[in-house]
Amino acid sequence: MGRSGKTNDSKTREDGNHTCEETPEDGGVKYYTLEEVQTHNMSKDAWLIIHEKVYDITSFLEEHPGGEEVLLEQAGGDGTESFEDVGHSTDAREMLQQYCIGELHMLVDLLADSCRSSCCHWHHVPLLHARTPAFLSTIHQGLDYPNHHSTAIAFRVWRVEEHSK
Ligand code: HEM
Repeated sequence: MGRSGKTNDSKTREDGNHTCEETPEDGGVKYYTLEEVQTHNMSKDAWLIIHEKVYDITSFLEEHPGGEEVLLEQAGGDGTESFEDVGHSTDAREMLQQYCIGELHMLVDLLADSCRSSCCHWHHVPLLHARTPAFLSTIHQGLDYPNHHSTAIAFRVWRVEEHSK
């Protein structure tokens, strides 16, 4: 799985409009389970998930132009929908970065059913751990198949807890 190293080369990783500095000193991204994030749900310790990234917003609660209350309602959970519903500005999206502490731990099932019988070797690796959308896009780009085979490949992504129920 040598291709996975590619996203770790740079200090800042891009994922659509959202960036996340790699905070841990070993240079890797820190992954958190949903269960762990859920324990940070109070005003003195508030984490928030937005687009699979984890933010420690404790110090931001009082500064939030939309008020502390709305953030606390989402603390310990996934605020993606609420965040997007409000239609936050570019400035707000840039502010996110300074509070990013890592990413949500995901399980990824690589589905390659439609080319299983032909050339595709990826079905030998059905389950990958701790992969992120950024990583998915890396392996998707790295697939050496003709386009018609690439499009037959789908990814199924679960949060760890949902998958293990
Ligand atoms: C860390 C995450 C967040 C950041 C950095 C953030 C930042 C901001 C900023 C800078 C504004 C001013 C308007 C703008 O520039 O868009 C704003 C407004 C607002 N935010 Fe957030 N926000 C966050 C999360 C949320 C969440 C999860 C909710 C909803 C549950 C929310 C609800 C609102 C509302 C309702 C306003 C409008 C306030 C008004 O117009 O009076 N925000 N936010």
